[in-house]
Amino acid sequence: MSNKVAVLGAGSWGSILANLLVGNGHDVLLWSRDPEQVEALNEWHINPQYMKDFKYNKQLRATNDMDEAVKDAKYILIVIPTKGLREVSHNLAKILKKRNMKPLIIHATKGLEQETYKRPSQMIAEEIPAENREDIVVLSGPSHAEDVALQDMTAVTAACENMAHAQKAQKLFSNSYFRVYTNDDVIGAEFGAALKNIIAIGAGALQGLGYKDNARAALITRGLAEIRRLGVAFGANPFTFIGLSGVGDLVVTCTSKNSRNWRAGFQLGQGRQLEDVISHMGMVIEGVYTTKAAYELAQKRQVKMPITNALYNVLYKGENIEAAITDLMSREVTSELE
Ligand SMILES: NC(=O)C1=CN([C@@H]2O[C@H](COP(=O)(O)OP(=O)(O)OC[C@H]3O[C@@H](n4cnc5c(N)ncnc54)[C@H](OP(=O)(O)O)[C@@H]3O)[C@@H](O)[C@H]2O)C=CC1
Ligand SMILES: O=C(CO)COP(=O)(O)O
Repeated sequence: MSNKVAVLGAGSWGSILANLLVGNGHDVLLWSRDPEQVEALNEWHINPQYMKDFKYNKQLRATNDMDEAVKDAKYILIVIPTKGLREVSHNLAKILKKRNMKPLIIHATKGLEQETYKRPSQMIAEEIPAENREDIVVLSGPSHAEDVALQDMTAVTAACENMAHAQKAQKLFSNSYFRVYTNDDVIGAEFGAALKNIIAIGAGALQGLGYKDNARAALITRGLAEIRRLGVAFGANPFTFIGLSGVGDLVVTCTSKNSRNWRAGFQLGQGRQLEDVISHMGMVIEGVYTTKAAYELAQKRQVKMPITNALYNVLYKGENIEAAITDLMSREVTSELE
């Protein structure tokens, strides 16, 4: 069955997910704030800024007008970086109220809000009143836009407390190369998604410094341990972290050059300055901001996150990466299961 879907955010991930939904037979309108992107997508089926070499499905239509995008949409997919999510949700709320709409909102944002440490679904819920949304579903998991664009085999999670709503998102996105599982643990899915980006920066940095496979495996495994600790402290199901939005996403971002976070870490490991890395990436590096939010949150909750602490010191206190690694390795030895 064809559904009207509004996709808000035409960056790397939003535009590729919109393209996937068109391929699934849905009536999709992609919203971007950038008129040049809209023109290029509608006229030439390319996105001049993101996924530049990709040719989009000719059926994909884009608009600058959020009201037009959202009109009559049964589903609204938000794919905006954490920094802009509240603003976009706020603007969306006004349209939903004016139009008296109650769509299912799905988001694919991976991060935590600066200062408030809110998860994306909490930010959306605060901006969009319950009477204007059926529910909020989290779409998360190991899914680089570059691979999905090639229709490479991908499996992700649709998380929502209400399983019927998670199943709606599952049906909307699933196809022969994109397999969607459901999970009722929104907290775990969102913590896994946000925190893996921190560890991916660390994995890139290790490679940039010349460390080998053992080091990467140690980082992924101990990174997962601290992601789980923080998530569980906030009520997540520990098993979620051995699923797609946990270990799955951690593996893909810690081992792939497609990961923006890994690439940022790699460049830092090779001696580049953070500001330089950010200004040349041309896409969001969520882990840089999530490192600060997670560090502060862990301090507040007294949760041990040594790798996050080390990366915070490197990114925000200017500590030398080798010195941070030495500090990590010379901590008092402890039990793996602590
Ligand atoms: N790329 C990927 O493979 C994946 C990304 N994600 C997550 O999806 C989210 C988006 O990532 P991604 O698409 O890669 O990011 P990009 O940097 O590629 O694109 C971001 C998009 O969001 C738009 N945007 C940013 N802030 C605002 C705002 N305040 N108002 C309106 N539009 C805004 C940008 O518009 P403009 O161009 O005008 O700045 C751009 O279209 C992130 O949380 C990321 O972690 C999740 C899974 C996979
Ligand atoms: O979340 C992602 C893949 O699952 C994308 O990660 P990056 O933002 O590091 O590219």
